Amino acid sequence: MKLKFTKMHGAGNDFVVIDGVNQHIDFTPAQWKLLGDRRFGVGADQILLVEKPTEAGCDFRYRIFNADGGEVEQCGNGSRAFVKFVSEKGLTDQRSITVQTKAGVIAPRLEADGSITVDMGAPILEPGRVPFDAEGLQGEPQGRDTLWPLVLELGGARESVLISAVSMGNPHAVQVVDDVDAAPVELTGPLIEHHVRFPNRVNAGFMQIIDRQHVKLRVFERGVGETLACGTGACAAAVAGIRRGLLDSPVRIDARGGQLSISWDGEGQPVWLTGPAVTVFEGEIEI
Ligand SMILES: N[C@@H](CCC[C@H](N)C(=O)O)C(=O)O
Repeated sequence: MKLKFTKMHGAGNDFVVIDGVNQHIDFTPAQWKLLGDRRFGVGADQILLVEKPTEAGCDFRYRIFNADGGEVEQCGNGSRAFVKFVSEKGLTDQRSITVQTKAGVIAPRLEADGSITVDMGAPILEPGRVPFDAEGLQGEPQGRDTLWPLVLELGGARESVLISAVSMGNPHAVQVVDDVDAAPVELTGPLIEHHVRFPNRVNAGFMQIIDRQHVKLRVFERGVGETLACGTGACAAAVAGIRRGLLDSPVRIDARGGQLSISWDGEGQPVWLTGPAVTVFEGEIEI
């Protein structure tokens, strides 16, 4: 079939976005992977599918596929691209929409200045629900209840890193580093992603604290590798920092591809994500 798509990005986290309301889409993991392939396909960190909702009270259903072809629960930067897409394509005239995801309902809103704010829902902080293998943890949680030692095998040597396990519907392991530009993201990112403690794998965040309301962040994303920005990673980092008493809301997050802003009023409260969404081009591919 000839598939129409839109290429978009949010702070450099890039997406192929597909209208599944007006086209019938039922791809295999290999086809999703091909769309994400930068050499043989279109190329993207995630492929986003817009569908009619199956849940009452929602305007749309939002499905997310990583570049490796696997379907995942949530994508924060993608949710901003999503609301811009449905507005530009005339699929809705509402500026605020409710969106069904694998991880629950989120509520993105298109602001008058073109920026987009998303209610990403409340973070999940209990390790057993992250998903995180709480049974197999080595040692006790240190400090606040989300901080855990994680032992990595590095070329025969063992290194312990302290991570905060935070779920934004999808799993994140966030660590604080002194210098994010020098952090071994490419080396330890894959080890953390595939660590035995994370049965569903995990997104690995590396956060440098600049001051109490400003951090620099890099994320090695599950199913992708390092991306230029990760929206749920930014939410998880801000939540982890606030919980550890290192940060105050709102937090400015500098990612390599752009700036995001996160607000969170504490346990049980939703996390608010604000940032850009950009349409790059329209295309068509035989698939
Ligand atoms: N880039 C995303 C996160 C996409 C999903 C993630 N790689 C996962 O596997 O959970 C974002 O902006 O949140």
